[in-house]
Amino acid sequence: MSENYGQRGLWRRDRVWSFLEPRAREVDVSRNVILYIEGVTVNFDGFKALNDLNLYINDGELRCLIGANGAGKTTLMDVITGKTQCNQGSVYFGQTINLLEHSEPEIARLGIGRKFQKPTVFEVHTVYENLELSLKTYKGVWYTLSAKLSMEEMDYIDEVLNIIGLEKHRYQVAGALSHGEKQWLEIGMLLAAEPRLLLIDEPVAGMTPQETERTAELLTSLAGDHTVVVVEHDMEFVRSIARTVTVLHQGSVLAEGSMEAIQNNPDVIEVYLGDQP
Ligand SMILES: Nc1ncnc2c1ncn2[C@@H]1O[C@H](COP(=O)(O)OP(=O)(O)OP(=O)(O)O)[C@@H](O)[C@H]1O
Repeated sequence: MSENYGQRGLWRRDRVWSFLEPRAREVDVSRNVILYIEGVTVNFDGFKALNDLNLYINDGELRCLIGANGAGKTTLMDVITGKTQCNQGSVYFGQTINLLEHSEPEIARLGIGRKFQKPTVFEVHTVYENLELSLKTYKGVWYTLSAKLSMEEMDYIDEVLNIIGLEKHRYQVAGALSHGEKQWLEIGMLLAAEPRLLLIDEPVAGMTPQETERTAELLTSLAGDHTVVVVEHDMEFVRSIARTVTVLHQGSVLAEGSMEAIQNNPDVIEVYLGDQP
């Protein structure tokens, strides 16, 4: 029996066994598109929350999704993450992964992380412990119960702390962080799972102007290595980060393009931007 499977090796607490590792599949982005949403309709008792919606997200881009209340933004996120089933259409992660065949936890494991508007950090744990817990949760239940972090994983948490700008707060309990810091910590917790695609719902709601600015920097810095889709109502914030903006209206894409093109689009002005600052 090799050392790997010998009794002594089996109980090494710093070792993650290949059979316990999450089975992340390679995402085929050879055509530079990471998310294909085609002809998607979601029918709630006769009401179409999504109506033959088509949307393509490029690998590594930062896309902003805007639209009035009820336009279908949350329903779209729910379909992508497997929370809501669609009645028609297809949703592919890269060229080959049919997301409609996967459950919510499987989709998370495939590399799609979602952050809801309200931060859900563990308030009594430190910033470091929150990141440690999310890393372990990602690795699986057995790992959560038994393993210490490897050097590599500790380095990764340090890297995440650096990305989210909370190095100085690593030993602080999360409950003592400001609202903005909690949001950044939660983004860090998503990063622990090394996602390819991040779906982020209203990240700057309730933030101070300084926190909003820092969040813009953070999300911009994540794009490239990750693909980031942000749902946001704060148009000033959207202006500050967006390269491409998609406007949803009544469950379909009304317009898509640069912020400048969107702001000058008469349809968008009529149904959405007219009453925006
Ligand atoms: N489970 C459900 N059952 C029935 N109708 C629903 C359900 N979920 C959403 N809807 C309806 O579908 C439409 C789209 O809702 P959705 O939450 O996706 O919009 P949204 O763009 O995210 O709005 P907001 O900006 O207010 O969050 C709304 O009219 C909503 O009332």
